Amino acid sequence: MIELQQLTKVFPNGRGIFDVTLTVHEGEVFGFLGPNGAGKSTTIRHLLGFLKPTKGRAAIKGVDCWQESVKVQASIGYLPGEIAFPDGMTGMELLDLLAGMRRMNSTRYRDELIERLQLDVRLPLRKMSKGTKQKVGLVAALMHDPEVIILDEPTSGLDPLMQQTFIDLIREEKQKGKTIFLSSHIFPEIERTCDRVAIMKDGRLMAVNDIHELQSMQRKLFDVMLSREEDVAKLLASPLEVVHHAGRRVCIAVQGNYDAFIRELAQYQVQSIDLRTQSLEDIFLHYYDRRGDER
Ligand SMILES: Nc1ncnc2c1ncn2[C@@H]1O[C@H](COP(=O)(O)OP(=O)(O)OP(=O)(O)O)[C@@H](O)[C@H]1O
Repeated sequence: MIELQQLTKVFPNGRGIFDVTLTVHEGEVFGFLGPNGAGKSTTIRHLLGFLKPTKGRAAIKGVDCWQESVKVQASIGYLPGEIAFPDGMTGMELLDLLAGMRRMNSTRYRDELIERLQLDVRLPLRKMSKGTKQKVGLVAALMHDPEVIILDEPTSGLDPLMQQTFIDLIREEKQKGKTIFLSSHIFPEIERTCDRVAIMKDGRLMAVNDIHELQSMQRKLFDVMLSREEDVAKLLASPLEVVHHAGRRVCIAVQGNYDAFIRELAQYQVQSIDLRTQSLEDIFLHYYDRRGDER
């Protein structure tokens, strides 16, 4: 559905994106991750046909994003990273204008979105907070029911409650079979919405992973407090992976094999157990660092 082939943009300062190749399938929610300056927005701007690639190509549904940008733009929903709204209009006036330009027959879904995001569309755009403007942008990106939705940092400026509403909306769009490409640097939001994630660093694609694959790489860390001092040495000598220990507290990492962990612990007097789950962000960053070392 979305195809990037060796997409490269070199800005005069030598920065940009380099040889980005990836495919987003129909009905997939695809997360595009990376720190500031990694190249997320530059990649997205190519999808909209705003930038001409130095090399390679971007296509949506087989249509070249640069050569047929008008056709591409008409068929997708897009939320820019930084929204520059025209002055002197209310939110509703802007949404009406966009609905007219898109020749929308029904405003039912638009009105539902306004309601769910608790958006006061009567406010003049220039008086809106960043979060409120972001909501207007989200409504504009989704209201015409596009097949492909591209969102650049969609939850920036939204409060936690609205971030949850946003996650619900994305899940519903996925249910409807939409293809969604969203950039973010907020890992939990990606984890809760995406099927696959790509990570960018310094303009290059570092990895593309299935979210479940990442989750299966997740280790659980158990902080075990033993009752007896003399058990510590025995536990340290066991086949379990001890991450660190201090006094009677031993931290054990478990990846998948819980049986062995439970059987081993059954031999000790345990005072308490605390569980810490390694975040996906840690896994990714770990991966990232390793890859960084290799380069
Ligand atoms: N028009 C431009 N001219 C020169 N350099 C640019 C231009 N646009 C982006 N860059 C550079 O290209 C690199 C990628 O920037 P980009 O905005 O795509 O990153 P990003 O991952 O979206 O980060 P952010 O979240 O900060 O927007 C950065 O080094 C940036 O400084």
